[in-house]
Amino acid sequence: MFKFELLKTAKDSKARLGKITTNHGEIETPIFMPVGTRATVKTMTPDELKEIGSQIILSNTYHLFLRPGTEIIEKAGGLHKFMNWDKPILTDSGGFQVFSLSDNRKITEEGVHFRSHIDGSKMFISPEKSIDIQNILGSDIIMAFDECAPYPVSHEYIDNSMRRTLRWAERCKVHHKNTDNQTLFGIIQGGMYKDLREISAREMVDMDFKGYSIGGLSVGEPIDLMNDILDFTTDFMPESKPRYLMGVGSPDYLFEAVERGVDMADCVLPTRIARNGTVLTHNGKIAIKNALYKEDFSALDKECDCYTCRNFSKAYIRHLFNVDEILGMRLATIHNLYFLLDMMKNIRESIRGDYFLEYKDDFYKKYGYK
Ligand SMILES: CNc1nc2cc3nc[nH]c(=O)c3cc2[nH]1
Ligand SMILES: [Zn+2]
Repeated sequence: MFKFELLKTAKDSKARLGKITTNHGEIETPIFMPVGTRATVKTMTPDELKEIGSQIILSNTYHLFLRPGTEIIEKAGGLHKFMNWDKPILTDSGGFQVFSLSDNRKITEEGVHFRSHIDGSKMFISPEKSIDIQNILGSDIIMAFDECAPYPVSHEYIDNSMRRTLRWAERCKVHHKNTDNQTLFGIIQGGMYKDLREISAREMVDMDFKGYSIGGLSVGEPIDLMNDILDFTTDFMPESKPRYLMGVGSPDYLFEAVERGVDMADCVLPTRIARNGTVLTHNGKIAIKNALYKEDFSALDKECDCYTCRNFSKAYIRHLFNVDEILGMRLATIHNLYFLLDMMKNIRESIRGDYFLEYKDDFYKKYGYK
C-alpha cells in the first residue's frame, strides 16, 4: 500500500510536513534518506541505522543488477530479507548510475547499451528491464527509468533527452504491475531550462504517478541555479503527492530544498565524507584527522547526543583515523547520519510549530553559512 498525507504547509515558505505510509512502515517528511548503494549503508548495521532514526534507505538497481545479480536476491526473497532491513526501501532506476559509472554507453529509444564498470561486459537496460529488476528487489518505492542529462548541455540536447524520458516513463507505467506492493515515481527532467521543466512536469503529472522525483539536478550546477529551477518546478507538482529531490544532502541544500516544497532527499555525502574523516557539527564541518584534535578529549559535537558523541572523544576518533582503524569510519558515519536525521527531525518540528525560517536562520548562523 502507499499513502501520502500532507499534514501542514508553512505560511511563509513552501515547506510542508507530511507522512508516507508503506507496507514496511511510515516515513515522516521532510525526510533525508541514507544511501545503501550495494545493499548496505556503508559501515552501518540495520540496528544501528534504526537506532539513529533512519526511517527509509536507498539502494541501487544498477549496482545490484551487476552484483550480486537479481537471481541471488530473488532466491533470498528480495532485498529486505537479503539485507535484513524491514523498513521501507527506495531504489533508483539505474539510469543515473549507467551514465555516471559506465563508459561507451549508447542511448537508443529502446534503452541504454553500456559496458559493466566491473568487468567491461556488454549490458543493456530498458525501462521494462529496470522495472523488472526493481520488482525482484521488492523495494517499496521505485523509480521510472530516465536519463539524467549532464550539465552544462544544450537546450536541444535536454529537449530530446527529456522527451525520451517521458516516453520511457510511459513504458514504465504500462509495464509496472506490482502496484499494491511497489509505488512507482515519475522523474521530472528538463535540465536548467524552465520551458523544458514545465513540459516535463506537466506531462509527468498527466501520467498520474503516485509521487514525483525532481531529477537532473545536483549535477554540478551552482546552488543558486539549482534552487531557482527547483522553486520553479515544484510549482507544477501536485500538493497531494510526495516530491523527492535526488542526490541532495548537505545541510544547506536540504534546508533550501525543504523551503521550496521538497519532501524527500537522498545523498551519499554524509556517509562518504565520514569515511574520509570529515564530520558535520553545529558549528560547521571539521576534519578530524587534523593535529588540532590530538589532545582534544571533547565530543565531536557538544550539542549532539548520538552514540559516538556520548562515548568517544575527538582525540580518540582522530587516533582511529590516523592508524586506519575501521571503527573510525563507523563512528564518524554514525555521527554524520545522526546529525542530518536529527536536523530533519528539527526541521519537521519547526514546520509543525511555524518557525521553519527562524530555525533555518539560526542553523545557518551557527554552521557558518551566513
Ligand atoms: C548526486 N546527485 C544526483 N544524484 C542523482 C540521481 C538521479 N537518479 C535518477 N535521475 C536523476 O535525474 C538523478 C539525478 C541525480 N543527481
Ligand atoms: Zn554525534
